[in-house]
Amino acid sequence: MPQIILGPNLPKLDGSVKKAAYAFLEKLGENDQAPGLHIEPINGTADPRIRTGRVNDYWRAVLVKIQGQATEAHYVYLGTYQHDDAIAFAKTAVVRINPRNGIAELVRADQLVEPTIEERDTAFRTMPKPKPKPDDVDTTLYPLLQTQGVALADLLDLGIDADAAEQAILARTDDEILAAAQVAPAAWQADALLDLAFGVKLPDVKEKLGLTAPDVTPDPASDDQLLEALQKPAAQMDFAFIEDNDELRAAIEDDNFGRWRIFLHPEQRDYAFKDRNGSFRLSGGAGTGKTVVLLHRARHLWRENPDARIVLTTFNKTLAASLEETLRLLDPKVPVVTELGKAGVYIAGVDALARRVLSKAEGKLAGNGSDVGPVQRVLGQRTPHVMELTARATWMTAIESAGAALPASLRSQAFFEAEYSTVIVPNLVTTRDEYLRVRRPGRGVALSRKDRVAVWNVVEAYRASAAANNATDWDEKAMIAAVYLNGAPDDRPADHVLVDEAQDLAPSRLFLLRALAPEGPNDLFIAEDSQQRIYGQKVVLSRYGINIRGRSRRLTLNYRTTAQNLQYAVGVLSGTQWVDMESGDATVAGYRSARSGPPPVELGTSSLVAELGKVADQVHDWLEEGNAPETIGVLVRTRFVGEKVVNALAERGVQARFVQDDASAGTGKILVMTMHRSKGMEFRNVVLFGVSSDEPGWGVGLNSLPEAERADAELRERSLLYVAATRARDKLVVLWNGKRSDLLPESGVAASPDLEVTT
Ligand SMILES: Nc1ncnc2c1ncn2[C@@H]1O[C@H](COP(=O)(O)OP(=O)(O)OP(=O)(O)O)[C@@H](O)[C@H]1O
Repeated sequence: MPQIILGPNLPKLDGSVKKAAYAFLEKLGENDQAPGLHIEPINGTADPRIRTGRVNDYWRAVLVKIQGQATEAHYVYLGTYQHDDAIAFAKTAVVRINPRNGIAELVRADQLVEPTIEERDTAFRTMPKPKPKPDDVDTTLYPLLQTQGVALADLLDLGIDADAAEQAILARTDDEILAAAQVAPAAWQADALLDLAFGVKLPDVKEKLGLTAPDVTPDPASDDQLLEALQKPAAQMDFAFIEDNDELRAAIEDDNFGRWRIFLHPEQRDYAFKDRNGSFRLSGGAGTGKTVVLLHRARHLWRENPDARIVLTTFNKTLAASLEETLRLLDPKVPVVTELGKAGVYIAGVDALARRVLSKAEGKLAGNGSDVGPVQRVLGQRTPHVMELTARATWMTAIESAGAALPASLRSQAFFEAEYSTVIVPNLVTTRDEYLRVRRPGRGVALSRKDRVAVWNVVEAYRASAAANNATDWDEKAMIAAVYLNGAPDDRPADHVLVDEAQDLAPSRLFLLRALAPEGPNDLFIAEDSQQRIYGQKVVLSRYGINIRGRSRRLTLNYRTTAQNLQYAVGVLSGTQWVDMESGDATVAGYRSARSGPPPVELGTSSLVAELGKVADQVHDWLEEGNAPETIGVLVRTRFVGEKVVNALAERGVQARFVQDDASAGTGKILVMTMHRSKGMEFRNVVLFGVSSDEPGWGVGLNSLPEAERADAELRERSLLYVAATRARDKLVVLWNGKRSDLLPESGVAASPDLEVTT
C-alpha cells in the first residue's frame, strides 16, 4: 500500500474540507490508482515529482510522489488548497535533499540556488566585524551570532538557507533571531539558528541535528536518496511517516491534534527511542517536552516487547490521570493495564504504586524467624498492619505530648515532616541510638545531641500513635514497599519504570521506584526539572541507589510558551543557585522558545477589590476575542483566594470553576486553580493573580520553619511562580494589589497601584 508522509506547515482546513481531505488520503493510502483520486502531474512545476489530487470539486491536494525501488509509491502530502492556490503552490514547491547535509526539506524553487563561494565571501566581508576584545564592550551593539563566534560561512556550510542565514547573522536581539528563524524553510534550520544564538557550539549543533556532509553528492533525481533523506531525524521535524488510519485521522481531522504526536525533535527522538544501558535522567526547563518523550518512550518500549511490564508514574494522581489521557491520545492501541505486574503500561501516582505493592504483599510484611520483615526494618517493632493512612494531625499531637524538650525553632510540623521524610525513613532509623549517629546531608538545620534526643522522643510518639491505628504515612508506605521488593526480587512488578516530575519525589519514593524493576538496560527513565520543585527537599539520586553515571541529558527548546513569557518566567529564577538531582548545576543556559508573542503585562492595583475587577475585565476581553473559556487559566496561591476570584467573576457574569486537587479540569468555564494544581497543565492565556508581597499565601509556612530551612522554602516559592508563569502558551498577565512581590523579575519599571507595566 502507498505510504503517506505528512509534510510541514499544513494549512488549517474547515470541517467539511477536513473530512474530504481525510477521505482522499485514506483512499490514496489504500490504492493510488483508485478512481476519482486524479493523481496528476501539472505543467511547469519546479519539482518533477509534484502531483495534485482531487479532494472535491473545489479543493486539491498537493503531493510529492516518490517511487524509487519500492513497489509502492510514497506520497508526501503538502496540504489541501483551493484549486487555483493549489496550482500556484504546486508550481514553486520543491522537496529536495539539502546538498550540504543530506536532509530532506521543502523549499521554494527560488531557494534552490546555492550561493557560490565568491558570493559567500563577498557577503561575509560586508558583515559587521565580530565582537572586539577586550570583552567589556556592550555586546548588545553586536550581532548575536557573531558574539558567539559564528560567521555567515558557518551557517551556509551547515546548509542553512542563504536568506535566513544573512538575516540571522545580522540579528542583534532575540526577537531578530526569532524573525530570522521564521524565514528558514525547515524546522531544523530554525532550531540550529536559535541554538547557536543561545550559545550552543557549532560541533554540538551538528551532532544534535545530525548535520554531517553526505558521503556522495546527493542526486536530485534519485527517489531512493530522497526517501533516505526524509528519514533523517532532522527531516522528521517536518515530515512524518504515517503509520495507520488512526494516526492519519488524528492528524487531519482532530482539532486537538498536537504536532508532538508525530513531529519530534531529533533529541526527543533520541531519548524516546534509543536503548540505554541503565538508569537515565532527562532534565529540561518547563515545556521542553519531557512528558512527550516519556509517552513516546512508553509506546516504544511496548512496541519493542509487548510482554514488557512498563510502569509510568509521577508525583500525584492528578498528573497520573493526565499522563494516561495523553498516552491514549498518542496511541489508543497501547494497552493501559490496571493490574501492577501485568504486561502493558501501568499508570499511577507514586503513592498509589506504593499502596498497590503493599496490598499485593499482604501477609509477607511481618517478620519470619530470624528475618524481622520489611515493616520492622523501617519502623522497628510494631504491628505489621500498615494499610491505613496516618492522620496529618499526628505530628502536632506528638509534638504536644512528647516535645517538651524541643527548642522552639523545631516545634513545627514542617520541620518534622522534612526530617522524617529525608533522614529518618530513608535511612531505616528505628532506634534512638541510630538517630544519634545518622548523617543528615542536605538538611539545613544542625542538631545538637540534645536536640536529636528531643526530636527522637517525638518520633517515637508519632510512631506509637500510628501503630495503634494500623496506619503508616506515604513516606513509610513507599519505604516498606521498597524494602519488601529488595528482599523479594522475584516479586519486582516491572521491567521498565518511567518517571515524570521526579524533582518532587521524596527519598523513599525514589527507593521504591528503584526497587520496582531489576537493574539493567532501560530500567529507569527519570524526567525532572529541579527548578520546578514545589514540594519536599532537594534530593540526590545516587543516594537512593539510582546510578545515572553519565546517562543524563537536557532538553532546551520550549515548545509551550513564547520567548517573551519564557524570559519573564526565567527572570523569577535569576539570582539564585539551583542544583539538579545529581548535585550538578541546574542551568537555564540555552533554554529558549522558537515562538514570539506579546510581552507579559503586569498590572498593580491599590486593593483586592480593584484587582478582582481587573481579572474580570481581562478574562472578559479574552472571551470577547473568541477564546474558549477553558483555554483561560487564573492561577492563585491559595484556595481561599481562588474561591474569591470565582465569586468575583460570577458577580460580573463570567462563569468560572475552582478546580480542586484531583478534579478534572472540564470545559465550558474559565479555570481557576492554585499554582500547585496547575503543574503539568497549559492554557492559551493565563492570569497570575495576587502576586503581592503581602498576599498571605506567598511564603505560607516560611515563618514556622527553622531559619536554616527558609532559604530552601523560598526556592520552592520561586519555583512555584516559575511553574505558574510557564503555563501560558500565548498571553501572560500578572496582577497584584498593594506592593508587587519581590519574587517577580526586576522589570526596571517602578510599579505603582493601577499602573500597567509592560515588561
Ligand atoms: N516535538 C514537539 N512538537 C510540537 N509540540 C511539542 C513537541 N514536544 C512537546 N511539544 C508541546 O510542548 C508542550 C510541553 O510539552 P511537555 O508537557 O511534554 O513538556 P514538559 O517538559 O513535560 O513541561 P513541564 O515541565 O512544564 O510539565 C506541550 O504542549 C507539548 O504538546
